Amino acid sequence: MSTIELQNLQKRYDDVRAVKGIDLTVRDGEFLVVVGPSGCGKSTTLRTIAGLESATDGEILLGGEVVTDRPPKERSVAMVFQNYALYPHMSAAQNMRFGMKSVGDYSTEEIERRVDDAAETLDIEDLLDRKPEALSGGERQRVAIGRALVREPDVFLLDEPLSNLDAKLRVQMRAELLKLHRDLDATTVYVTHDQTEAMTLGDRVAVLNEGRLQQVAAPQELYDYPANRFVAEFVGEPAMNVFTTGLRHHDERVVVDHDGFTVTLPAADRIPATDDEVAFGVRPEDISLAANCPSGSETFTATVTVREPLGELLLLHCDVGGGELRTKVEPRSEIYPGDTVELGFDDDRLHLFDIESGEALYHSAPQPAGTSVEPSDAVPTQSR
Ligand SMILES: Nc1ncnc2c1ncn2[C@@H]1O[C@H](COP(=O)(O)OP(=O)(O)OP(=O)(O)O)[C@@H](O)[C@H]1O
Repeated sequence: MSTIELQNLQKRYDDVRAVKGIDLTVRDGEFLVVVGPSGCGKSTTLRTIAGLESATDGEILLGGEVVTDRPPKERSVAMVFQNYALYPHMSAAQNMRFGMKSVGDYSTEEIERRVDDAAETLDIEDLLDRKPEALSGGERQRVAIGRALVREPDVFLLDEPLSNLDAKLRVQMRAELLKLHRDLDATTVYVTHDQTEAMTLGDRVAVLNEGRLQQVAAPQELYDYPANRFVAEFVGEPAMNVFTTGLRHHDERVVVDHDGFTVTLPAADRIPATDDEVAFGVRPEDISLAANCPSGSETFTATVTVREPLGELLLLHCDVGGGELRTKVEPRSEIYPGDTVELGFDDDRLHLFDIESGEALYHSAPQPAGTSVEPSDAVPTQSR
């Protein structure tokens, strides 16, 4: 069993509160991605799990055992760093062997067996005699992963391991990391600031902001049912459109009222009583040209300001009632800046957030049972 449990984990550097109380359980064999903007505390959290930083408060449990005060070599974890941290004067094989020597006494045969196994798994057998300077970025990354693999740890911790690779290699290495995880089945925590990487790699994704956990959920759930406005705008490319709008209650109906559009929300009975002002959110792909909307839909007019052909789709930036709206349309649409377009929202994919706290108030798609955030995994609203 190699679960990781963080209980009210806190880390302070002098007057900087880098991690402000994280409660999180990573399940045995799970690939959990921690994602968030620069400086939100991702690396600090990871380094604290590894024992490279001491926790200011809270507990860390590995496999059910409290390890908070144990040194790194007494925790069965291996870490892969963003800059690979390979020793330049050592060959790839020596670097990998060194990974084992630092954690205990192993026979030469055992060390060689593990280095050979890891080299085969990572397809770097031919590179073992080379020094890091004679390896490409991708090859160095494999050696760094190999150095972690040879330790056969219960837990892998990876800190932005792909960020120094070019875009194409990143996509390739992403797939390889997934295969590796499938083969090893080791509990893995992977830190990145790249939300695409988070969505493609994670069994679950933990979104961190300003040292606090915002939501932990499977990638699609995070995308469809963001717990708050921060998650809604952080996950998804381009970001969700969010407008400050009025909310009018008419008999049984609830209507979002903006200078540029009005929209009647479905399932009005699920909308909590709230202030008259809310943040209304809709993703770019959930806005269509009126011609493609079901007949009878509410539509509105917008003026195109920027046209971005992205190959598989055309991204339009539009002005609507003084606000900016982004929408994805058919790639070959003959629509240009200055044109006016008639648009409509997909009723099933609308979101409301509290204007003050940012907390999600309503998603027009009903949330399937059993998919909500585990209470122990996220910060309670009132303490955020
Ligand atoms: N050794 C340190 N001494 C003082 N402050 C630190 C130290 N390490 C990190 N911090 C601060 O703690 C906060 C969290 O840093 P951390 O490196 O964990 O963020 P991050 O989310 O990993 O960011 P990035 O994506 O830029 O690497 C930041 O404000 C950072 O400046």
